[in-house]
Amino acid sequence: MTAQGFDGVERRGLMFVLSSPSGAGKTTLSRMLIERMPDLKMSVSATTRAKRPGEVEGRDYFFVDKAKFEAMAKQGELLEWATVFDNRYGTPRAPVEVALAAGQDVLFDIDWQGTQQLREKARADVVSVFILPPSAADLEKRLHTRAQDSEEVIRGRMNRATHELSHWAEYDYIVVNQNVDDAFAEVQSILKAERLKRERRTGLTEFVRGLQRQLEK
Ligand SMILES: Nc1nc2c(ncn2[C@@H]2O[C@H](COP(=O)(O)OP(=O)(O)O)[C@@H](O)[C@H]2O)c(=O)[nH]1
Ligand SMILES: Nc1ncnc2c1ncn2[C@@H]1O[C@H](COP(=O)(O)OP(=O)(O)O)[C@@H](O)[C@H]1O
Repeated sequence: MTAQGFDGVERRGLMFVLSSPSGAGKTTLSRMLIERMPDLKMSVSATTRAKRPGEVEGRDYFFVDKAKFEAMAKQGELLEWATVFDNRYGTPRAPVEVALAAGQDVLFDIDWQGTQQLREKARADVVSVFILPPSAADLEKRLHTRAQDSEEVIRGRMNRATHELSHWAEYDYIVVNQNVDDAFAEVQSILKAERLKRERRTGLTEFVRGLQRQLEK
């Protein structure tokens, strides 16, 4: 699980988690991160929920039926899973392990239940960010402007927002997504700083030894 840092010092890969009430902007911020940050790979979840217009199999989710999901869970193919809005969501284990082993960081758009499970498995390698909407009115407006869910589904998501919100204090960082470019800059700063954490930088001892050898010459 080592990556070559931009400055040549090896480090361990990390698991970068974004959670929020539905509609607060985590899909938008995730896409921006994947486009603009090198060595970051999106974890594509499996879900039993219906595909939304514009969603792509294998890019946004792996859309599976309930039986397939149960089989994946039973065979240990999922790193974590949870039930959200009556649907099942889970993280396929293999791609995460492959990415980390290849020295990449992995980005997760998962809920608080999944975040808890990842934390239990690998606390030191999990960095979690909770995204807050600026107001309830903004949240509702965003769910409507996304225009991909029925009125009934939107009501369900708004009702669930209170519950989802109650888990904010379990996260390492909190970002209010008012202006999307500002929120992106904040999330990007968190990732950049976490990549520099001493504990992750497994190559530091060797790097500093090299410096010392040069100084002794
Ligand atoms: N635990 C867990 N939660 C997931 C996973 N994939 C998606 N979710 C969460 O399920 C919730 C619903 O996702 P979705 O139906 O795409 O709606 P969204 O909230 O509008 O993006 C969100 O809170 C996601 O973060 C997963 O693999 N595991
Ligand atoms: N800062 C923002 N200001 C206004 N609209 C936003 C902002 N961030 C995201 N959106 C819009 O809000 C809707 C919901 O965002 P999305 O990223 O799908 O949220 P989530 O993945 O958390 O459910 C989308 O239509 C998105 O374009």
